[in-house]
Amino acid sequence: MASLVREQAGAADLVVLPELWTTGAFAYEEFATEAEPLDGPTCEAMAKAASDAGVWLHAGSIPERDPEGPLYNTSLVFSPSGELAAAYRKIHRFGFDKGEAVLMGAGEDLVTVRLPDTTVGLGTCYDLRFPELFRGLVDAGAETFVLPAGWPERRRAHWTLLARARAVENQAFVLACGTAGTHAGVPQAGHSIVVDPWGEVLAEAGPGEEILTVDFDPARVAATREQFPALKDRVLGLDRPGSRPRYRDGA
Ligand SMILES: O=C(O)CCC(=O)C(=O)O
Repeated sequence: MASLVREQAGAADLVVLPELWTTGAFAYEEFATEAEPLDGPTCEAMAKAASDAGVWLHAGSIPERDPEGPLYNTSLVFSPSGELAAAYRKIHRFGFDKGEAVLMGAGEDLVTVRLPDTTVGLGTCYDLRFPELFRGLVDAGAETFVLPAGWPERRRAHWTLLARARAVENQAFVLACGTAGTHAGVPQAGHSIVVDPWGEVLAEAGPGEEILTVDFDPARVAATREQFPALKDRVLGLDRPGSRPRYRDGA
């Protein structure tokens, strides 16, 4: 993975990797054996790859070992000088009564990170189904969402639909990077996708392994929000305690 990142030197400003690529999102038995702290060998290698390539690197997620707590599914962002600029512990754990939902702890913090031209809000895979997370990230200043995933092929229609929905409703870019191949018997969707703040798909990968390259202008977020200021018409914003909904029965 580090050599793939290095190949982007001079070609990309930001490189994005998928979810749990050191194990596969469905290789449950490997979470504990492969988990590492945030100063472990994978983070070290990714920090070095980012600085060697001189790129911002969203290094996807890894199983994180917190010496004082449970495992977490943690997404990592490194600056071009190799600093860990952000770590986001996945809030919505997938699996219902098995897998990640029982093997990992839930993150509690919404995380944004300022890149030179855009503020990035972080989400991971299953998070894509929870619009309130992305609204919260918008309230924290996010203009671009970066979301690594290990999304199963059988629900690929949801992947595309939800990526576009999160882009349209928040007038933000969505950069969603999915794993390809088959992990622990679960065929993966691939189809990494980049959606613009109007909901149009700027680029989409195929089902297999691929490097998807896209040029986008982060200034389009402000322009879209100004030209079609729907976000200003929010009424039930959780950021405005006085405007919480009142629930009542019937007429
Ligand atoms: O929501 C889905 O359909 C897939 C989620 C998932 O695979 C994950 O979060 O690892």
